[in-house]
Amino acid sequence: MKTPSDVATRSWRIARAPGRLPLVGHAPRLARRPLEFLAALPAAGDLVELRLGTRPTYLPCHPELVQQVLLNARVYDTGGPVKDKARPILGNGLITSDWADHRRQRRMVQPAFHAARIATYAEVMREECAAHAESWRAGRPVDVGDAMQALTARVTARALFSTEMAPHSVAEIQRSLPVMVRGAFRRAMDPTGLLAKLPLAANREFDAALARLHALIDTIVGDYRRSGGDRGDLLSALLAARDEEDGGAMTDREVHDQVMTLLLAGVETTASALTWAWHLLAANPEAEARLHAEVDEVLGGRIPGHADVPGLVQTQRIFTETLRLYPPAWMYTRTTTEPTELAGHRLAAGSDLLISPYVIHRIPSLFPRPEVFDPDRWLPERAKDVARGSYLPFGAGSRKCIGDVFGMTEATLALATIASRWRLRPVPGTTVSPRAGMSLTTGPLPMVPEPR
Ligand code: HEM
Repeated sequence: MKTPSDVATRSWRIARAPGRLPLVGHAPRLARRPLEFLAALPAAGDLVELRLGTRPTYLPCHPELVQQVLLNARVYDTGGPVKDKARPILGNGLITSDWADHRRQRRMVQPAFHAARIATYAEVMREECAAHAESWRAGRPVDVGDAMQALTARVTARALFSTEMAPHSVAEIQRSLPVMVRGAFRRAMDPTGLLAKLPLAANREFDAALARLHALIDTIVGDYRRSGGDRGDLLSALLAARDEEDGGAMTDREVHDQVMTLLLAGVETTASALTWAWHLLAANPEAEARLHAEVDEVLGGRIPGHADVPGLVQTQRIFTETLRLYPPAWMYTRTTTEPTELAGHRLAAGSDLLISPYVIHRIPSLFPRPEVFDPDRWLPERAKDVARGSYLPFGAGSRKCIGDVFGMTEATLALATIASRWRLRPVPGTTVSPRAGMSLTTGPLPMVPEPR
């Protein structure tokens, strides 16, 4: 990656977003058409100020400024209204914990994602991808979004819990997690906080799904504590973790919150990106043909496993480019813990920042012809020209996605396994436009599997 050389000397462009309304500020525009609204702002400035209600909120539109925010987690901590609403749902896990606690938590959770353990989880991925590819019937349409969501829910649940309860827990997670994710997003986006209190069917469903997930996790954590031992899964690694500073283990509550966090963070993100990948491949026959050529050559009809991942370079470039165009975590937030300066502009303590990979990934000076799906951008000789801090699907700094390798491995195996056997054709008349929810999704995407 290239380091911008003009940083020290550059004079930053500070701008105010157009179209601010009294009292509500830009909140209605952000709620109505978030992607269009935000993606237009880099043309206005390197740091753009908006108001959500009366709160000053900033969108850094230059990779160097994004780096300054993400690499200084003490000053630019998680927080703000979105995280406040997530805490009652997720408890105090990696996503919601503040800076000081996050450091300890991250040290404790990291071993669960070491390379040797990913190799074990990859065995689950391999089985589930193969079973999925097996379950489709030629000519019978599948909703690709639902299929990818089911796949990643099963993979994550089985990687977490390799217990005898696996079939029951996998089914419960498949049932309850989407309801929980939808409800959590609705709440996060409601500036009044009133929506959650209304006697609506959606709220009752959300409360019930959340209660079922909490009960399931409690039961499994209890079982593991009683039986002890390392089953090679994520939960065993969380229970075995010891803090290198004080030797302490996580409490049941802490383990519970991490499990809930991993479910929320790991399932829909990977599923949304995989769904986009199938859509993009169908629309780009050349990239699809190269994918088919690679899987035929590298696998020769075998079902891929962990050892095949490094050789599936074209498959990985396709997924990397998909994450550029449609990053599932299209926006995340930070809040300043003290007064600070960004781009020479004074930010008060308690200022909110929006970090949007979607916005940064579509700036033409960073990615020429940004709308074009071009996996070759990621050929080594071209990737070196991508400016540092401009490719952010997994974030950066101490809060960078802990599941990045897990997600990349899972997606590579899913694409390769399914593409070895099937070509997915769009159902005529289907139109796709990005939906910015908890993840960036395609909406309903029926496609027809054709045998290859
Ligand atoms: C393509 C798939 C994925 C994408 C695009 C993605 C994206 C992200 C991003 C952008 C962040 C940072 C958010 C921030 O800075 O506020 C993040 C954090 C996180 N992700 Fe992922 N993620 C993916 C897959 C996964 C998977 C598979 C897991 C777990 C199995 C996971 C678990 C987490 C956790 C626990 C965090 C919080 C990390 C921390 O704060 O220390 N993610 N993810």
